[in-house]
Amino acid sequence: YSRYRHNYWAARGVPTAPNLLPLIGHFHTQFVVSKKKPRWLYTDEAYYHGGSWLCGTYDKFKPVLMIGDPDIVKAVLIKDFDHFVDRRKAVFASKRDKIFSGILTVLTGEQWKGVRSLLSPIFTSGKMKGLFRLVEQKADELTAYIHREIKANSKIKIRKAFGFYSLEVISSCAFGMETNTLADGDSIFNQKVQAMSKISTGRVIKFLFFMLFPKLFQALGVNLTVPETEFFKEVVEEAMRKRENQEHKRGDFLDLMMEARKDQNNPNAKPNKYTITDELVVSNAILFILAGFDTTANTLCFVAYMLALNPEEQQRLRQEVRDIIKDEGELTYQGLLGAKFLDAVINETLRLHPTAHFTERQCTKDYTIPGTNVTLRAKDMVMIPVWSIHRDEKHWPEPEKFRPDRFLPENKDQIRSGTFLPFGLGPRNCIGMRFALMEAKLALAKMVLNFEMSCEPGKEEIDMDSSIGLMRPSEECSLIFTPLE
Ligand code: HEM
Repeated sequence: YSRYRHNYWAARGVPTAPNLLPLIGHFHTQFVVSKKKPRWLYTDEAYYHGGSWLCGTYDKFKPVLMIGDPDIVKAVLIKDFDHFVDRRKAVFASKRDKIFSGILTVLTGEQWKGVRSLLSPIFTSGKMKGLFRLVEQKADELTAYIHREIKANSKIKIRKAFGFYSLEVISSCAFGMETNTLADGDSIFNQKVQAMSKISTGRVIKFLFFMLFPKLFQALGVNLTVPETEFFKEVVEEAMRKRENQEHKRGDFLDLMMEARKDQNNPNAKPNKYTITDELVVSNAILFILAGFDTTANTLCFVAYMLALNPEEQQRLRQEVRDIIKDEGELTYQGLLGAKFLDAVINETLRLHPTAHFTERQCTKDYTIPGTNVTLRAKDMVMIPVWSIHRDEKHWPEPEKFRPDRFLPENKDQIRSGTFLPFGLGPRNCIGMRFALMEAKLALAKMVLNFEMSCEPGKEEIDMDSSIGLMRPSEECSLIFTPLE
């Protein structure tokens, strides 16, 4: 039976990825915990096995088509998006998990479209400009935190430092919660977020069972989320109650969502089938923490590491930031946006270390892959191996080298579209991209202005965390921060 079900791709003329196991297919390759051969290397093997074009894999018996060709990637994510609106279906059955059934990442079809169009105006360039000073204040607190820490030891654990910063930024900007994590070195808020995003062995086992026996999980109403979720629910509800009649607006995400909720009662508002309810505001405020905290912190760690490994590029960046300040008197939103080398450094890091090393879509109506006679059925999955595409020599000469210049405006026309997707692509790409970039750029600008970052001798390779989930450096990863005059 297994052999019959795992013949789906071969019957369509698509090569089947190596490491296929009876019954579970390639499921195990996404749960590998190995420093020698992490998950993205299994994906990479499949990518090249399919000639970096198409390769068939199986999640247990579910067919998952890996797409490596940039034109097909663009067709799926952009041009023929209406066949691929959804991600993998997630059902939250228990009472505690219900809060997650309204989050943008898991919504499907028309409901996703409605909620996305309600939330998108929160992330416009104008709104980001309004949040600039709030984020800058946190970047200054990060600088002060590092100055304090290096008095005792110049070696800074970067995941901790950038994790504190990212948490402060997102909790302040998502719902106005001042956690004082950077000032106090820790906070109750930090502990709850850490608990919420911690990948303990128990949680991995639970998650594995959920993936293997989802129906049984639902029938038993087992919780997937941790009790700390309740804490955030209460925090957001309390903040909403307080703000209901408050005149002064902070301009954070909660304010913006509450404003959008009010606007929908305006008879002149653009009609939307979906209304912003209190539950929707609460669940998406929590989502912004989950989606924005670790991703941005990990990206900052990778950029800092790349700059430490490449001191000339670090100096070039420092000079660019100094020039902006010289011209404009201070760091401004426009100045930061116009910093071309800073942008290039972040992009080149995201190319080498995309924290989301793959992305997925579910086919919602039958679809023939352009230029082939391979037809996907509704419910088949499509997987885009971001990490492998980012390191394919065909698209990126000397792919292992850190060369920010690739992303400078004068060289950008050499980048083939569909080959750079750290935030995904198309209508369902990362909604928080603008915010994440502003946050990362501000922190980096302050770091290079205040410190020289260097590697400890003998630690010239990033020690990666091999647990499941996002791609990130290990918790022990440190850099030496030397204060500049
Ligand atoms: C460097 C930081 C970040 C990276 C690398 C990143 C990356 C991604 C990626 C790859 C996706 C999937 C896109 C796709 O499937 O095409 C995604 C989706 C998403 N991200 Fe981010 N992200 C970052 C920061 C943030 C922040 C700060 C927020 C919120 C404040 C956020 C909110 C979201 C949400 C809500 C989605 C789901 C969008 C939808 O389904 O419509 N992300 N992100």
